[in-house]
Amino acid sequence: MKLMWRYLKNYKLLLLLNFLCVFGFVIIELGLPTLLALIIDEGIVMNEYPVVLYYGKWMIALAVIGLIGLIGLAFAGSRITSNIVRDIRNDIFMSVQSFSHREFNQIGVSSLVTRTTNDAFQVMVFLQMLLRLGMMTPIMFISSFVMIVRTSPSLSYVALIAIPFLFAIVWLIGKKSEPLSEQQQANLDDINQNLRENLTGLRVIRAFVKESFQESRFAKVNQNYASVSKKLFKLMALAMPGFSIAFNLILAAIVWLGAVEIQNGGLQVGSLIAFIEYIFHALFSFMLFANVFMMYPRAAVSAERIEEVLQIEPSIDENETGVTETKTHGYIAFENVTFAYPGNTESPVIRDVSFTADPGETIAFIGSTGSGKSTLIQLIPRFYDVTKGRILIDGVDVRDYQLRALRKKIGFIPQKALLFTGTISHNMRFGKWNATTNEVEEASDISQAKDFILSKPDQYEEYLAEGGSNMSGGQKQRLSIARAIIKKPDIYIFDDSFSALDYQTDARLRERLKAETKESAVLIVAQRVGSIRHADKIIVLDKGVIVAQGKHEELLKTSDIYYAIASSQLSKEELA
Ligand SMILES: Nc1ncnc2c1ncn2[C@@H]1O[C@H](COP(=O)(O)OP(=O)(O)OP(=O)(O)O)[C@@H](O)[C@H]1O
Repeated sequence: MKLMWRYLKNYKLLLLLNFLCVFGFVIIELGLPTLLALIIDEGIVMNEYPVVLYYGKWMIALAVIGLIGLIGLAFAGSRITSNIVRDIRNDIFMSVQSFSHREFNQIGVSSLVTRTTNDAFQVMVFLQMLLRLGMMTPIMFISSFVMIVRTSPSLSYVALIAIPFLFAIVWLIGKKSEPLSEQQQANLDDINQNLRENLTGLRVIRAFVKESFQESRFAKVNQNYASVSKKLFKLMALAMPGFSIAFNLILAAIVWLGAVEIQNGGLQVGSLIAFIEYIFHALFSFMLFANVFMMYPRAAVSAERIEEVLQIEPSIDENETGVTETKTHGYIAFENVTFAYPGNTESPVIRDVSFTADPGETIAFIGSTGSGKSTLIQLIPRFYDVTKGRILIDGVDVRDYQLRALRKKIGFIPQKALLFTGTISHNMRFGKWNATTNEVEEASDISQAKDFILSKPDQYEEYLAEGGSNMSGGQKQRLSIARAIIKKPDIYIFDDSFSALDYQTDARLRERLKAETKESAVLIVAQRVGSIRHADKIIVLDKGVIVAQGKHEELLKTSDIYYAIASSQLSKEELA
């Protein structure tokens, strides 16, 4: 509720309009039976036609005003709720933008999607009900009750007896539904995760003929969701028979006791009709309020899940007041860097690593899979922070930079080339929005992407499908390299970014890069010795520790691990 109130506060004027419309509507709804009673008792029973006409006109006027109130209510309510759900989604999105890998691991990508879509939707549905019924029904209920007591105090105790019973039903259902709602949203996360994995891994699933296995896995999580939903809906549905029994008993009692009172001369027919109308309003508004109340636990669970995302403090802070400018460019120094993944602090995956890289230098990292190469380079743009030691860029600790300024210095080419939906030029300009056509073409030329781009029907305006799925692996890699080149960064980080290129393209690309990166430091993670043999320094990693470093020729003689990797890839002549 705190979350909803925080957002509701931003729409005070619309809320006031909503409240006035609700209030007006209630007054009118309850005014109509009073006028009806007057028409019957003072007009029809007394045979006074002008009285009937007089009150009749008032009834029409009130009905029109009530209609205007309803329209105002729809306008204010829908504006508030759709704006709030938009604000919530924007805020989640902004929060997530500042998350480091650690926070993504904590919540999970699928759950973040559910929270932004379904949970926000649940909150919207509840707010819609709250603004309409949640405001209207208590006013209606209390006003109806006042009218009930005013019309016939002797009959009003019938309603009084029924109310505790009705409250008990609502409270019980609300209490029971909360854990079920929690479970339901968690199950929705599972469905989302399953679906996501299935869609992204469709080719692997087909290649391994595991469709039926995946289907049964999906059917299971889907069934879990269905079972919990069934329990929840059954619980909600149970309220209806309870209310219905109570309503009918109350009405029967009133008609019977009212008839006795009319016979005794204590009540007029018109008043009994108005009384029944009031009691109907009171009970009906109670039932509608009960619906809002029963929806609350569900919305509260969703609001809590949204709040959890909004309240997460990113472990990597933006450091808005940090360093933005440096005198030098392209200097890197790792000083005794140790790093352990969150939750795994006892076993660091990087241990006491120190090295330097200067502008114009190419430093390559090689080692068996899992030796920590990718982890090591991810520490530079602060995807994670070091556990011990420090990393200096141009003499400044990366943690002392304004985060944006630090990342502006770096051209990062990830292991898995990721492109965005849009044109090729749009994807390349991700590196520099205001890049000129010449710059785009030059970057594509250096990255060896130009030829294949020009062979596409729309060339630089060729449209890329989601994740660049209509490009080959090598084409994606070259585009993601071009995206970094266009940025002209001080530091290039290639995380195994040449793996999908053929040897010739790899060689041509490295040649062009050499000229392009004369004033930048270049870090390359590679599995292929051929891609790094010309590096100024090759660092051999094993279980997170530097076990050897030097040039290709030196390492062949001094490092057994390097020799073993090289001999598995190079010919005897190349090794000699
Ligand atoms: N997000 C993570 N959380 C926890 N442990 C991780 C995470 N990512 C990687 N690791 C672990 O850290 C170690 C180093 O992984 P890393 O990806 O850096 O190795 P790598 O040398 O780049 O491997 P490869 O050559 O296969 O890409 C591995 O043991 C891996 O299991």
